[in-house]
Amino acid sequence: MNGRLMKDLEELGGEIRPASFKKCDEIIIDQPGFSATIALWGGHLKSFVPAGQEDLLFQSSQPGGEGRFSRQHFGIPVCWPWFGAHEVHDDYPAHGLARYFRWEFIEAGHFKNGDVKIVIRLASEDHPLIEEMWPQAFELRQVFRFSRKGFRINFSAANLSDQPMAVSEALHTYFNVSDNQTAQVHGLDQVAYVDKFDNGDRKLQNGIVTPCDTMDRVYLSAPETCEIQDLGLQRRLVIHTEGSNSTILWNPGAEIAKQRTDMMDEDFRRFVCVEAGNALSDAYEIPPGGIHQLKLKVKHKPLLTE
Ligand SMILES: O=P(O)(O)OC[C@H]1O[C@@H](O)[C@H](O)[C@@H](O)[C@@H]1O
Repeated sequence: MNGRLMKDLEELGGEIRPASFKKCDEIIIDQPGFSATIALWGGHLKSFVPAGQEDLLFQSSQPGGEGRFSRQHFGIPVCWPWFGAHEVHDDYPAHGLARYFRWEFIEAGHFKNGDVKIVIRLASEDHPLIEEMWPQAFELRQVFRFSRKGFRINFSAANLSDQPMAVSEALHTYFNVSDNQTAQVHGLDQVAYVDKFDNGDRKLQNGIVTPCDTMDRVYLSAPETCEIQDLGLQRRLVIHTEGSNSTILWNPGAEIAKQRTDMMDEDFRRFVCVEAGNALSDAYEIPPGGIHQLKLKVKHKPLLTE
């Protein structure tokens, strides 16, 4: 990293710290209104803590394994360029490759209104293993925008090849909730979804989603806005997306959580994944030379109950 970038980061109250996760650096921004951590491994926004509040994002204490494709569960993994299992190679990891490589930190600064800006990048040419797994050239960027009200991610994917690029994807947000049994997801009423825990049956959402337990659902042609209401933390997390047609809700529930070696048995009680993406029939193609942007905005607000 060059000296100029380091200086720009310091001016934001930021620093780079070596982290134990994959022995890869993290960018930490510590400001009066919030603190944020970006793990360069996988380009994860790992944590966003507004002043005086709990993290908006879940952190598992299970450290995951040592191999490249092992996972620790926290923050917002980037699932790209395939969502779910790879269609041809069953030895490739589920949910693409972007979360398994080191991203490059390329910019730190401010937006005009004073919000903090951090930019990271991953290009196929950076890692021979990426080129082996995905022969079409690409460049990914994530522009993070932080303020005391919340965060935004502008994820963009450029197809640098001369062929159309078939993509399915998600910003796989692990939201931190006080209890998945009482957490509620609002905003999906009357939206059709594919129930992956029920043989991929198509169903229609009726009302709010609660409890957020043992569910693996892809809501297709989903609205741009939904929200989590957390009675225990007395807060609302308002989620707004652009360039995302699918909203994926996932929580493994007790039985699957117990079977998984990369999760603590009780982890599932403290998160709800509400993912912005394009999956199943919402998958699409980026034309040669084209760019697709997937935007996620999350604001925290108090839950006003009587
Ligand atoms: O790869 P992770 O972070 O463990 O998440 C796995 C889950 O991610 C969800 O997005 C999928 O819909 C589930 O089918 C899958 O099991």
